[in-house]
Amino acid sequence: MPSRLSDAFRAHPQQQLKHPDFTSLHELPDSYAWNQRDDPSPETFATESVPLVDFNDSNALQVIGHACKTWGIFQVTNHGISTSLLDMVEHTCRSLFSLPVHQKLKAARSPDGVSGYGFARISSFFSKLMWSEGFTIVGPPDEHFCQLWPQDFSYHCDVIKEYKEEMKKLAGRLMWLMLGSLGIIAKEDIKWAGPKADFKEASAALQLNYYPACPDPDRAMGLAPHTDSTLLTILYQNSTSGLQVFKEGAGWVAVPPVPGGLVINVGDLMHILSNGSYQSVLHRAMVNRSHHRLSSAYLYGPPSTVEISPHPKLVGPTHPPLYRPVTWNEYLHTKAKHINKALSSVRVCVPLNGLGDVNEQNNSVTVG
Ligand SMILES: C=C1C[C@]23C[C@H]1CC[C@H]2[C@@]12CCC[C@@](C)(C(=O)O1)[C@H]2[C@@H]3C(=O)O
Ligand SMILES: O=C(O)CCC(=O)C(=O)O
Ligand SMILES: [Fe+2]
Repeated sequence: MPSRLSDAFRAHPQQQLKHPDFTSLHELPDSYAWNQRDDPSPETFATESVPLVDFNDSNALQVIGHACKTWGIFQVTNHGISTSLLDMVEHTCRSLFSLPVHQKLKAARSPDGVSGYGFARISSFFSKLMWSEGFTIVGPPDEHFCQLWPQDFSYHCDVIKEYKEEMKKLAGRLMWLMLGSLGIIAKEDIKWAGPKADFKEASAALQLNYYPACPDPDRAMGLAPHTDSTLLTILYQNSTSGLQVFKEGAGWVAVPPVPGGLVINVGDLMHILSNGSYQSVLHRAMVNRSHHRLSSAYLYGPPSTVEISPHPKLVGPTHPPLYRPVTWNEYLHTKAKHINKALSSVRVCVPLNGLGDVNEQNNSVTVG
């Protein structure tokens, strides 16, 4: 088993598909036309909205706990990440995706690699193509950025490095808030958090997403329904809406951009760690006729060789562990093979209520 996140997909090389120049397309090619009837549920008119948490609010811990249990996602404001840094990241994304196709392809993700330009990893599970471009960054961005911007790559590298550092600190704070709500409060409760309890050894990937304006948005799909394999994900979206989450009983619910806000979602590893108390959330990105959309997802997890299992504080005679221990690398391997079955494949015990995992039921793989 490879020990670094960047080696996670060595055993599952992915054929690299080539994007067209989106700006030259005035009609949706058939290969991009999704049959919406295969969606997990018909679009409903949602009356509920994703919880919004103010970090300065004294209730933040309770609101976060409740949001993780009932939604698996929430938005935060007053999170301490400056607007100017978010603006700089947005500018770097814009500059990257507006480079000519041949230039972006110089930094194409290699078939067995994790970093670089290309389609999202999950695209190989779907028969239709997604109306988006992605750039994945694991480790320092220098090598790829040097290929993209031979002149001013160091500016963009600095932006991304600072962003990753700030995201790491915020993710550590979020970890203690999310775990705190479950009664996991002592430093010793999570050994891999390290002596300063700052999760210094955590691993992460940064996924930059670009969704060009689309001539036929109702039939296109920006990013297909998926859960993140992470502990948690911090998503920044620009002012164009598009993110939707699936909520049992409500259907697909839009997550509208909140000025200065960040979206936090529960990933599969947190689902496991919380022994199913916190649900990893199924989400997707839709596209827009007149506006392009940018997002950046900070995908946060444990050091890649640390085993994550239901926390001992959450298991007992009446609460058996529902999942076996798994490292992030092993989990990514499993997910690369069976996108929607990864969580159930590490399950050891059927929950008392007999319900399956949300992503197992809803993640339709055959489309079009
Ligand atoms: C560390 C990660 C997490 C990855 C794989 C690898 C690098 C890129 C991440 C994403 C980003 C886009 C959605 C996703 C589903 C995808 O296709 O690539 C994510 C996936 C996961 O969360 O499983
Ligand atoms: O663009 C979005 O809103 C969603 C992105 C996402 O889900 C991801 O990168 O994992
Ligand atoms: Fe995601």
